[in-house]
Amino acid sequence: LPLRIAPVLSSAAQVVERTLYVHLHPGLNLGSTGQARPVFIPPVPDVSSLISRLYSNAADVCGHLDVRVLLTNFRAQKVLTGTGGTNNPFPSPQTLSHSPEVVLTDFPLKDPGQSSLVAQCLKRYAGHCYTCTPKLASVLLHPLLGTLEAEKQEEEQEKGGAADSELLQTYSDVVVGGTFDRLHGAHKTLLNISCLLANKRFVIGLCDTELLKNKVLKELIEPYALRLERLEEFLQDIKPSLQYEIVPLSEPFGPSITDSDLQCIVVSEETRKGGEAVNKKRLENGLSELVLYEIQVIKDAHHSEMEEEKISSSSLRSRLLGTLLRPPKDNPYLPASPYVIGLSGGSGSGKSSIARRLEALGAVCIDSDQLGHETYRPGSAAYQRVVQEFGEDILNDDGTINRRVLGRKVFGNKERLKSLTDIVWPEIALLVKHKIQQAKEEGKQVCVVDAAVLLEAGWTEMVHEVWVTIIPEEEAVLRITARDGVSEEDARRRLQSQWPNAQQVEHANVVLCTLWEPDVTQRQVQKAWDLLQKRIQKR
Ligand SMILES: CC(=O)SCCNC(=O)CCNC(=O)[C@H](O)C(C)(C)COP(=O)(O)OP(=O)(O)OC[C@H]1O[C@@H](n2cnc3c(N)ncnc32)[C@H](O)[C@@H]1OP(=O)(O)O
Repeated sequence: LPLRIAPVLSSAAQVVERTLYVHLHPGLNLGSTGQARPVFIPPVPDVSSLISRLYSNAADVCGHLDVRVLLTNFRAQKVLTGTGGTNNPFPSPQTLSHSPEVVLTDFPLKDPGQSSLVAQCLKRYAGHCYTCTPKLASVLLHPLLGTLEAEKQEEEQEKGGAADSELLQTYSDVVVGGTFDRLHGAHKTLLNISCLLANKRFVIGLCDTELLKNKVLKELIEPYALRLERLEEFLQDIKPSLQYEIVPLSEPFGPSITDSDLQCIVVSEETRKGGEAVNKKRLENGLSELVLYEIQVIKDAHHSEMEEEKISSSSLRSRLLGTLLRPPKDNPYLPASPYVIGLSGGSGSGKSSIARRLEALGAVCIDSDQLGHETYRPGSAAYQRVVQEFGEDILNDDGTINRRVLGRKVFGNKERLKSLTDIVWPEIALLVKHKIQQAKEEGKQVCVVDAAVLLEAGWTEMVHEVWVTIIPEEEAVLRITARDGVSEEDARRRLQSQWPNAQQVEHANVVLCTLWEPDVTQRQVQKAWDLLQKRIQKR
């Protein structure tokens, strides 16, 4: 069976668009006139390696599909024969969160004339197990199994002829912990194997905000409620008979060190140490140690040089940089051309370097900071009002406004900052609109409005899309102090005058991050630009 997985998944991926449920029934005979019935399959150790392999192959050959291995028909119970119905895992069809529209099989036909009988038999079998759509279609897959022989030899060598007829040890109460951001193959393997090991209750500690503070690109982690919803849906599909308890984790241990009913904790090579720490704490708390069940880390065949080898949520998050995270809202009052990108981001986030890269790719860049400085020119409309509002001590000897002094008066003081921006934002906005009009007249396609506080100023009405650059606060402070020669305190005050990264990301169509080497930033910008061109062409 393991050897058939990749070819079967590849051919299934040609038929399926979204969710691929996998129901395992080795030896199922769909070619006889007798009814094919589901039976209980004992969870032998091979099943757990098969599950890992399935998700790891799925990541390689059909990464766009949401694959879920169903476990209702797995049970350690001895098969009772002749007692009528006790050996039926599906007394009534199980309802899945997405009703199957098509049922696929890799059952090999003995001759082509058999196909309609097999298709009928397959549909009946599927309908017996799961609630399917009334017009359930059936497809007989013909996976290309060409290289199976060679692989088979390899497989046998790997196994070294180990006997695996013994049942997998199972437990009444099993626990795991994690962030479960953007549920991927490695998470699903962990969850599936835990469900296989658990007979009664499965406790999941789900990391909450406090535990995510140091994660890479934490702003792109899905909100707790969404992660919870996805977990619940997945678990309900794969083994509805289990009792699930998903609890928020605000510290690393959660219920694992206080729940006396727990028997087993599922860990990976990387989290084994955490599992051992749990046991130490349990002993201190007078509780019995948990069995540590270790699963193998799944390799990510598509990982880049920069990324970790294993499938990881942080790699998945970094791949989101430069892509369209949420579609832009259509604004009927905005002229279609030029297409205007509002580029925002906290101080020190590398916004201006991104603007320059976009300029090199063909965009017209409008620097709002610079335009802001122009509004302070003596004789301008804003000049008088600013001096009136903030006093003559903001003036240099030559009568020009000393922006450094003005900055100290407003950063860290919400009311003063508002008084200033109430005066200058409308003026800057006029200048920005003028520049956009100029670009239009010159037939330019894309304008980038580089504006540090675009969202705070409510300028989203002026742009087609919002792009946001983010950087961890500590890195921003280092950059600001080095670049602008201001104190750490002043840098923090400036940052506190702006929306935090997470709030900006909530409003962003595209997010970029300049934390790594310049060529990594360049690749993000190129990706964002290429995808933007496609969007503009579509319009
Ligand atoms: C909607 C917009 O984004 S318009 C562009 C931003 N300009 C404004 O909001 C106008 C008000 N601000 C100002 O006039 C000036 O920033 C002053 C006078 C307060 C300080 O001037 P300077 O010392 O020359 O600093 P400068 O203008 O270069 O800005 C320094 C940093 O302050 C931040 N900043 C600017 N305005 C604001 C503001 N209103 N709120 C919070 N932070 C701001 C910027 O992010 C900038 O950092 P960055 O270049 O790393 O992005």
